[in-house]
Amino acid sequence: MTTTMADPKPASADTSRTPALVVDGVSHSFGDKKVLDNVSLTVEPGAFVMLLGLNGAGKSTLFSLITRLYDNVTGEIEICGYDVRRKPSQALQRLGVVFQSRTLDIDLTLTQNLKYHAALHGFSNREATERARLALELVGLADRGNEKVRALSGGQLRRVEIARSMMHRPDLLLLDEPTVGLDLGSREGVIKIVRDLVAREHLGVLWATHLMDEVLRTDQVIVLHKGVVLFSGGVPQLLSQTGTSSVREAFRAITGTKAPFEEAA
Ligand SMILES: Nc1ncnc2c1ncn2[C@@H]1O[C@H](COP(=O)(O)OP(=O)(O)OP(=O)(O)O)[C@@H](O)[C@H]1O
Repeated sequence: MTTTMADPKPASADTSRTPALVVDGVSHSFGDKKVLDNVSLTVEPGAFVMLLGLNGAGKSTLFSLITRLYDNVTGEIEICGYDVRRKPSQALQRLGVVFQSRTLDIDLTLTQNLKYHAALHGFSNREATERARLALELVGLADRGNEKVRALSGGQLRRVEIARSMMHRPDLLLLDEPTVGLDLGSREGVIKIVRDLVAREHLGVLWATHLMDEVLRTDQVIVLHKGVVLFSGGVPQLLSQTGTSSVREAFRAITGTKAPFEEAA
């Protein structure tokens, strides 16, 4: 499959060199509870970055700040060089998101769900139809467009959500625990689709998870623990720095946690 979305991206900074995402010195509190403390990270174009953290580490809060669900009052967040606070529409135009909770309308078809989303982005009906077709092709569901979403498996639902997040050709994709609750085969299918997109579309991806076995040796890793970034770098560096032989052991060493991690559902 050699699908490339038909329409050019909106005029932007030189996205081949500008980082897809820069988070710089971001903190966030709920009341007097600080849940993110001076968080900094970068996602380069074409990089698959694993944001590793246990439940409650602050991953979803960070995503809420990047997507502008919450206002970041401390620090800077830039998407493709656009500050999300000062240039929100330019920044968010380049962002695709797959949220932790399921957000498709199960009584609509796959295509209807995607076209509804495209309409929100201001695409004409004709353009929305074409983008929906291409997006479903990207995730291997080109022949299922006329089926109702309720007929899909959990893994297929996630793939439709990924297709939807790709419809406007973002440069940065955020996925918040996208494989939680999926069986092992579905998990592998979903992560492979996103890895293929990274390679083919040169997307920057920030993939939040607490499932350590999703990390490949070539990934960039950020360990977020209790709102603090404890490590940022490549897997070989993570292993050598901790003197361990697996990401799971390294995570335990860095965070001082002993609890076993959830594996495939
Ligand atoms: N709206 C809120 N009000 C108060 N506290 C919150 C709110 N949202 C999150 N928190 C707290 O902030 C901390 C970080 O939560 P967050 O959901 O960002 O973590 P997470 O790493 O995404 O974990 P999970 O996958 O379980 O959601 C937790 O202690 C959580 O209880």
